[in-house]
Amino acid sequence: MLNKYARAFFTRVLTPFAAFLIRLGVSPDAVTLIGTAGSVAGALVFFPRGEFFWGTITITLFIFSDLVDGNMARQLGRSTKWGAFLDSTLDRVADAAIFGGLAMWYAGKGDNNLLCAVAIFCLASGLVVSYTKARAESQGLPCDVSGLVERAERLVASLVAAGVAGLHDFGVPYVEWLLPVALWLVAVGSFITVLQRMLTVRREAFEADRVSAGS
Ligand SMILES: CCCCCCCC/C=C\CCCCCCCC(=O)OC[C@H](COP(=O)(O)O[C@@H]1[C@H](O)[C@H](OP(=O)(O)O)[C@@H](O)[C@H](O)[C@H]1O)OC(=O)CCCCCCC/C=C\CCCCCCCC
Ligand SMILES: Nc1ccn([C@@H]2O[C@H](COP(=O)(O)O)[C@@H](O)[C@H]2O)c(=O)n1
Ligand SMILES: [Mg+2]
Ligand SMILES: [Mg+2]
Repeated sequence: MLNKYARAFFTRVLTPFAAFLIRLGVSPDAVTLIGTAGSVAGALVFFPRGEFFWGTITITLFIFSDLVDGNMARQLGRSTKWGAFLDSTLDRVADAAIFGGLAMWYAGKGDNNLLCAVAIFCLASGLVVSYTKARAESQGLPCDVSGLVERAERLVASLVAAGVAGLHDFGVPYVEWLLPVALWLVAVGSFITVLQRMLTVRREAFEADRVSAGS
């Protein structure tokens, strides 16, 4: 849903910045790589220590590179297959670091095995959500459904919750419960999304097999 409705807005907002980077001679691939490195560093340095506010600020600063790199490629008229592969592959790396960092917190000082498991489930199910589409597309099937919780929803829910929960360190009361709630919602939503995509691809695969058997 966010991908559908928020993307146009962010494209408008980020286009001048993307144009500025192009004028500086920065390439889309460099933006993809630096954005991922910054997101991974923010997640793995701050989240395992329970520093959710600063972790979220750092990740947010870098993760918008995922909207800037494609924007630059389109402005340059150079949207490449390699760029698409690099972008999608490194998305998975950043996502793994974010939920991995949260799992490390709960496995350590956060001391909550159940929430550690939920964070790991978010990590794994998010990867499976993306894999369903990638594998279907590699077989020529469109996987023509977005599903309840795409990457943008997973990130916005988790990062907004982590950022606000992090305000607990600055004395704001009753905000720390937001992160567990968001993780549970992302876990359930991702599970539903996997089912939605699998059922869609199953229908598309049967239809494609039926057509090729008839021809
Ligand atoms: C009091 C202050 C507390 C601190 C608060 C901190 C606030 C900051 C919090 C959050 C900001 C989160 C920003 C997250 C931005 C995410 C942007 C992003 O990366 O979107 C990526 C997404 C998809 O891009 P791609 O096409 O490149 O990726 C594809 C996708 O990954 C597919 O995955 P799948 O969906 O299948 O799982 C793959 O299949 C495919 O391979 C891959 O190519 O881009 C979008 O969806 C575009 C829309 C982005 C919308 C971002 C909205 C951010 C909005 C608001 C944040 C508002 C924060 C307000 C905080 C207020 C707190 C009080
Ligand atoms: N280094 C890159 C990154 C992206 N692309 C192209 O942009 C598309 C993704 O657009 P986003 O707005 O989601 O970033 C991707 O499919 C590529 O076509 C690129 O060429 N090089
Ligand atoms: Mg991108
Ligand atoms: Mg991306």
